[in-house]
Amino acid sequence: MTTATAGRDAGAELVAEGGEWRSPLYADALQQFGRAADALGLDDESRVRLREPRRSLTVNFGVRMDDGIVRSFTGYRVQHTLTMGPTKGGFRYAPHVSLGECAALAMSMTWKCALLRLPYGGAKGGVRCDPSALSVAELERVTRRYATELAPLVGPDTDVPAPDVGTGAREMGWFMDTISQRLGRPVPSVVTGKPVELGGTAARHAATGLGVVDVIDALLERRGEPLSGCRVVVQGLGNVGAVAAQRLAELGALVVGVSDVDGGLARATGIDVRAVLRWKAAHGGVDGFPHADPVARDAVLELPCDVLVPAAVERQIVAGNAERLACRIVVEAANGPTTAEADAILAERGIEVVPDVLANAGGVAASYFEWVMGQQHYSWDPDELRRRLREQLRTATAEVIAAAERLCCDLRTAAVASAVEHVARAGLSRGLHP
Ligand SMILES: NC(=O)C1=CN([C@@H]2O[C@H](COP(=O)(O)OP(=O)(O)OC[C@H]3O[C@@H](n4cnc5c(N)ncnc54)[C@H](OP(=O)(O)O)[C@@H]3O)[C@@H](O)[C@H]2O)C=CC1
Ligand SMILES: O=C(O)CCC(=O)C(=O)O
Repeated sequence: MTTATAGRDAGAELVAEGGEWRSPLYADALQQFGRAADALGLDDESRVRLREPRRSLTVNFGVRMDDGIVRSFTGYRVQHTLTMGPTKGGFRYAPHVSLGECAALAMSMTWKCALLRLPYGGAKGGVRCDPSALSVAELERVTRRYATELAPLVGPDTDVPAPDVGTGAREMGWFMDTISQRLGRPVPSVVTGKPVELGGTAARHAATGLGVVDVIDALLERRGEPLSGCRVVVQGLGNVGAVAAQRLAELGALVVGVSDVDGGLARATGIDVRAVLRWKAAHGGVDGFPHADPVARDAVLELPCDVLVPAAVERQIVAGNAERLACRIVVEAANGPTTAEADAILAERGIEVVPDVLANAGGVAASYFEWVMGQQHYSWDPDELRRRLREQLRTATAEVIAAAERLCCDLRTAAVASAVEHVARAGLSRGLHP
């Protein structure tokens, strides 16, 4: 069954009181938006328009499992704003995926794209499932059914998905193939983050993690602190965390703690990140790695360090542990890792938080280049792309710091405010507001 919900012009109260988007992550997203809107003195009409996603799609579909039994899956796609161009954002496979989670993350994608001045609105999607419990053949069937259900919404000029938690180039290849089969012609630009042979760019896979490091580097440089010797903890060793941890170590930072779903590791003199990743690849997790101390998974967040990089999933830094964090700076490589309550505690404690919409924007920036290359049937040199990405993130970091000084606010409010201002202006330019 497929149900679609068209966007409304009003309805803010409905959302605030818990409309169909209700979820803790969406409540956090609304609070962040509210603070940014207040800092800007944003008009009421823009507030109403921007606090609700424009479109959402919920799909339930059956997939035959390897044992012959048909299992039902639920998937979502939410598009936050259609003002500036196609919508853009990843789709994830995880047990906690919900409409409210996708709505929050779609809003966050709008701010991320606007901050980097990419010509997109935000979107996010996903299928509620545990990908580690599915065979490759089952994952392929799930992806193809999900793509078929989303076919009316997606396209190079309408909505362009990409990888997120639990998905990668392989899933993008299946998704692109399914849409191409439906249309009877290849449509590579319907997704980004796809395999290089299908028009993907080698730069995309590492772009989010490398971008996180570019942002850390730019921030420390402005504070007059070297990255070399800086003590870092990285939570999550997936696409984003593994790349970021490796790059930080290459640049001379001491990675003093890491974790994955199975557990955590600590070593005050620095962990050999490459060796941990080799161990994880061979044993399925970091547990048992012999050259660091085992620590409880969530205790990794509380290890003494200069920079804490949550790169796993949302809502990891919460009211219950924010008091115990022993870092100076949190750099949100993951989307939504800090709850609104925890944010307030960290601010009170003088711990600086570099928000997700800036810290992990390298991924969508690389996706933009891939999309442009696809539209133009032209390929740029990966080194040139990497240079441009680095420059883009350094510029965005400087802009957010400047906005925080101008608006006398924290970096998150400054980043979202800068983005909201851009999106609200775009709406005005189209005559959408009085
Ligand atoms: N992929 C991308 O390009 C982008 C991703 N992001 C965001 O970055 C974050 C990570 O995404 P990505 O790396 O792609 O996802 P992956 O699925 O590749 O990796 C997630 C990692 O987090 C680990 N993990 C999950 N839960 C916990 C936990 N409670 N404690 C410690 N580790 C945990 C997983 O462990 P294990 O390895 O054991 O499964 C895995 O290593 C997400 O918030 C995503 O939305 C943002 C921008 C772009
Ligand atoms: O690469 C993209 O298009 C989006 C990546 C994403 O989902 C994110 O930045 O959270």
